[in-house]
Amino acid sequence: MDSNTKPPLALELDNLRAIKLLGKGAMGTVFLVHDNSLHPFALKVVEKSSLHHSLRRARHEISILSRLQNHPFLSSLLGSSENQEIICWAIPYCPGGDLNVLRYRQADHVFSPAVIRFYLAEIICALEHLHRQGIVYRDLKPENILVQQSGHVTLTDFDLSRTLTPRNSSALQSFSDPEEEPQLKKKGFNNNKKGLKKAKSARVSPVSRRNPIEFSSNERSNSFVGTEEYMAPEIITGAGHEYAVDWWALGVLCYEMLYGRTPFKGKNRKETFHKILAMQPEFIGKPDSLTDLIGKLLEKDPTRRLGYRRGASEIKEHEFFRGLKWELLTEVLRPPFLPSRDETEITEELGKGGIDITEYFQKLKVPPSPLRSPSLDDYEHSISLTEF
Ligand SMILES: Nc1ncnc2c1ncn2[C@@H]1O[C@H](COP(=O)(O)OP(=O)(O)OP(=O)(O)O)[C@@H](O)[C@H]1O
Repeated sequence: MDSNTKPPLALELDNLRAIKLLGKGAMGTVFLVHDNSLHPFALKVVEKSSLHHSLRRARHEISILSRLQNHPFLSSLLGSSENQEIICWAIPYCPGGDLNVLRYRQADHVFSPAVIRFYLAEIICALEHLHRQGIVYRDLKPENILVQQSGHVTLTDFDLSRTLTPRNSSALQSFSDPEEEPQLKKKGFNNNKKGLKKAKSARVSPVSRRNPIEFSSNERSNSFVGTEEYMAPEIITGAGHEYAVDWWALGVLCYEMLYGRTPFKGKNRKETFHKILAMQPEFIGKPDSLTDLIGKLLEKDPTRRLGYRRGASEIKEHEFFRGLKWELLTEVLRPPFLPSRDETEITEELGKGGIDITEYFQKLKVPPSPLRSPSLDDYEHSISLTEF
């Protein structure tokens, strides 16, 4: 452990009381927890009995997080714990919500090029660090980019990420994950022309992404594992995939931040996949350095995609980032949007006694009484979308 690494939090599950529910994903439930001696932190809790290999994915996420200490734009593991029913881990709390929520709060639901430049730069640094550690993220999308109290961003949700096996040729690498199923092949998307070892494709959500403002309190875009609109062509064809899938997703993200929609969205999954494989992104207005960058990231052949040869440095050198002082990004004191401090709310909620986490999951198992609405209502507070 280096001198900057904090010792892991000793999480005593029976004593933990959550202040409120922050959100629910396909795998876990995330609470805001305040341990008196510490700043508030986010606690992700997974029920061991839940479906979708959740326990395995949870352990995987914990192991990835434990390797990510001290990066300014990546979540890190503060501590973890488990009992017979649940496994949980603590990560820093990001009070600013995610980039999807933030985008929907902008006029026309888009960010200006200056804001895009700021967020992209931080995301590129985060991906660069992951790739240097041999980790492919594979789930880049606005919902997984959270805004810290400082206004800087954090990538979160690593259950889909994978560590690469050593490179043994110039060919794209494949992942070996018994959990992943070659579902797309069944659907006729196998296009393994290069004779590369077939990568098993990530399963994707059957639920499409929606306006987060329309969500009920704890609902979110339900990314089962990966979001189809963000999938790179080589994942769909099963042609073998590696770090370049993250650069493709960066192109999709950038397009969505600029135009308020993703570039290849179809009426259904089949049409979306067809567009990803066969159509070029449509740009509106005069071409500029931002559209040029997007076009180069959305190159269908991964070996010709920006970032394939020299990783993040190739992207950092692009014209769109000219003049940006990469080493000073963390010093920016006024990022585009700053969450307001919600300490009053935290103190008030703490005064009410908070949520007993073990009890929360026990109550969910009790069948609802015919006279009463489901017990979930006992606890679910609305997600507070911090005003900027
Ligand atoms: N550190 C955090 N600070 C604040 N909110 C958070 C934090 N981590 C997660 N959340 C919220 O909790 C919700 C669920 O988190 P997360 O996406 O990590 O769960 P998941 O089960 O892995 O989801 P997925 O469906 O993407 O696999 C998200 O909507 C996010 O807004």
